[in-house]
Amino acid sequence: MTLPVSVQNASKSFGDVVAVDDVTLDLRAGECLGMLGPNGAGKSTLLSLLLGLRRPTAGRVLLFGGDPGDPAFRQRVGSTPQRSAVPEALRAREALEIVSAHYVTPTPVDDIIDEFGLGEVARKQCGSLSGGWQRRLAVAMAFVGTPSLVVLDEPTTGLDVEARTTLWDALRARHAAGCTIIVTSHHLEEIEALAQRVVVMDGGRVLADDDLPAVLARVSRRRVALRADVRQLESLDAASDVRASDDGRATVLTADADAFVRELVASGIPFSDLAVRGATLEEAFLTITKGSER
Ligand SMILES: Nc1ncnc2c1ncn2[C@@H]1O[C@H](COP(=O)(O)OP(=O)(O)OP(=O)(O)O)[C@@H](O)[C@H]1O
Repeated sequence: MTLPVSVQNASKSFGDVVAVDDVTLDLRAGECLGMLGPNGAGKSTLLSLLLGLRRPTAGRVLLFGGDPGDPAFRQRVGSTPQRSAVPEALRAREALEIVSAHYVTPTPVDDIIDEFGLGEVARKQCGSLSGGWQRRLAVAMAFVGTPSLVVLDEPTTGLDVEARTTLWDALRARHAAGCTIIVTSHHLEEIEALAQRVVVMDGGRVLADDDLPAVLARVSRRRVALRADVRQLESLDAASDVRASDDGRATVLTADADAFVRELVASGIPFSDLAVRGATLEEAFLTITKGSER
């Protein structure tokens, strides 16, 4: 069966900057792939290669077995750009209708409005909508053509919790109906909510490509701050990264804060002022990035 996406040793440079560096990646029909990585990791550039917006400097990218720039293949793909670009003077419904006219088998606009919870803004001009509503509309536009592959670059950036949940539900329903999805995000919880497979990128390269539980098992998801001797903390098995903070405390990244605290207490290392919080995405993926450097 033809793969929706096949990236074969693809690279893309902008002058001296290698934005995508020898990436190989196949996406099977019906997968939901989450793509994570810090700013500048190369995610958007890779997506632009898949969408035929840019050509690789080296290697090959195939969309449904053909050239991503070919309109016949692009009919089967929906995408939302990172920055919302909706026509300001049109009403939301009109904007959806215009997009719909470009496709051979569009989903009825009324269905899209229901699916993405756009009823209350359908008659409003796009330019008058808040950033969050514009974002929802832009994501809905990606689905108007009844695509078999959808590429979403940070779909819920700027959305409140309720809007994000509505959007996640809609994406999960499309995925359950057979749509293949690629989604990038800066939020680990977004990838957890949507994806079964996760690719972690940094420096243009793929550092991890595995199913969600396997990738989560490799990342340090909690950050523990405490006053203690940094060298002594480094000897603990549950501490994957230990640093001295500017405020005189030590910061420990760990996959399991409970296990770390148990080990710390059992070790007898003196400590005080301990606080635990979720790691940021960049912190969480330090573990994988450091592993690749080694
Ligand atoms: N048009 C361009 N011209 C020059 N350099 C570029 C261009 N587009 C991207 N880059 C560079 O390529 C690298 C990868 O950028 P890219 O936007 O693909 O990363 P990203 O992972 O999508 O980041 P973010 O999460 O911030 O969107 C960065 O160093 C960026 O500065």
